[in-house]
Amino acid sequence: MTSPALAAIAALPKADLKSIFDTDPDRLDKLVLTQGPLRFDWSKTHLTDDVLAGFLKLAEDQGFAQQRDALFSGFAVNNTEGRAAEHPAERGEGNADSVARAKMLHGRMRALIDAIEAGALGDVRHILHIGIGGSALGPKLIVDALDGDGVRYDVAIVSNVDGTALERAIEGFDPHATLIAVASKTFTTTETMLNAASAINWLVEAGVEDPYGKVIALTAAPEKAIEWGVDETRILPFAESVGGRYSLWSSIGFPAALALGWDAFESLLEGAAAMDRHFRLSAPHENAPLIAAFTDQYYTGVLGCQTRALFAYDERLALLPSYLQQLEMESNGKSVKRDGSPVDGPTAPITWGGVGTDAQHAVFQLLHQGTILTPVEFIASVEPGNTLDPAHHRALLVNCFAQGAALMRGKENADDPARAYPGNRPSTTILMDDVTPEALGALIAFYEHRVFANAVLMGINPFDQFGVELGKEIAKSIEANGPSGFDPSTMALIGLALGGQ
Ligand SMILES: O=P(O)(O)OC[C@H]1O[C@](O)(CO)[C@@H](O)[C@@H]1O
Repeated sequence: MTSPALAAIAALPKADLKSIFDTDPDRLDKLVLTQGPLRFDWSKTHLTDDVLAGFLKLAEDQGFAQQRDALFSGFAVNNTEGRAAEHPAERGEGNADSVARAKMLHGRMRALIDAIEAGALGDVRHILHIGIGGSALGPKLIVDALDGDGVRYDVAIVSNVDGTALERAIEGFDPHATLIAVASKTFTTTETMLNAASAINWLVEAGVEDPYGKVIALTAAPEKAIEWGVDETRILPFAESVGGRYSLWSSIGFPAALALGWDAFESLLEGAAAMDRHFRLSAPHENAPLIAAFTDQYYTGVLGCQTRALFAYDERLALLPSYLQQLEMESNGKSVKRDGSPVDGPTAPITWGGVGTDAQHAVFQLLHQGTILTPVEFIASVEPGNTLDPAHHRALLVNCFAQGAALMRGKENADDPARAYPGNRPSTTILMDDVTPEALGALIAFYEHRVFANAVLMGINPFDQFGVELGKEIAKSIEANGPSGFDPSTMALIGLALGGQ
């Protein structure tokens, strides 16, 4: 078990959701919070007054307010790498020097977009964005959610080293009218550099005279991009202190800014900045990211839930679950505290999910009647993303709300247990006014700060990711030295699949 405060919460009586509502008529006033274009409803979770009080005590014990101030002040909150975490500065919320630097770099980004629009790089109709992880998932989510593909430019975002990904992406692209954005914070990631080299070959084979002249580099390592062959005037740097999975606000967001237009990108930043101010200035008991972190700590830390499920009841947010998987699991999937000592209890759950209403026909059986308690999060929008008969959007929202009600209420059936629903299954609902750049920026910033708040409550560093290195090292070793020295299974697999290669 973890800290005394969490142990005290665990010792509280476990109330049933229905009885919580019966005994707490003011529940909606306390657990529904509207912040800008977002409405958060935690009333169908097990946060009672006592549980909330316990977590507010834990936040105080963990120095939440001080650590939050350190984040916004640009202190080295990423203690194992001796770095700040300055994604808030990208949207104007941080220390003055970092904000000024971010504004200058955004100025370069906008100037390059204006130059492209003016024809400086020739005829550009397609954008081929090459990156992986935080250098791809953010731009992909933004372009998809805000419908940036095909309106002004065709956008393809390629991440997998599997050549099929790149081959499919460039199908139908005119190499003479394609701009290649190589997105890599380090400008060394194997998959990205191999895809980028193949994209250059594609241009060369098509007779493009100056292939490197068609390349933009989005990176925190400009010197490496110059070494690779990108002209300095087409490099869009961003700060080393902006983490990969927190970087869509920086030049990594270039394809979104180009495809959607600068005004839309600025609205995205402004929406996130408003959520930054909410997080930085709100008292703990009315602080949306912190309250959400309390629910995460309750289900994972107190009840031992090993996963959390998130369903976007809006096709425009279909990529949100996969974006949040990296943000949450690469940030808090840790086993040691900030000082290197072992954690006291569970840290990040497995984030998974999908899009509604599809998920109702795939995974909701387990969520309603399975043996694994899984806290569910619904995200929906009041405004539809289409102009079809309103019956579509009505059905979408009615189903979203019905699922939350059913999870909570359950259904008794003494005569036929197979048709009984245990109920008392928690859910959170986040309702957006609409899926606009401002609302999407606010939503993503909410999740970033929720991750940070969880890390503070658990005493861990959410900004490093040493766990991704060993696999890469072994892959490089196999590439360089062949299969020798590994376990029999690995050596057999390499031999079978790669033969003598
Ligand atoms: O942007 P880069 O340096 O190519 O890294 C890509 C991704 O690889 C990781 O370093 C490890 O998965 C992520 O944190 C990062 O977003």
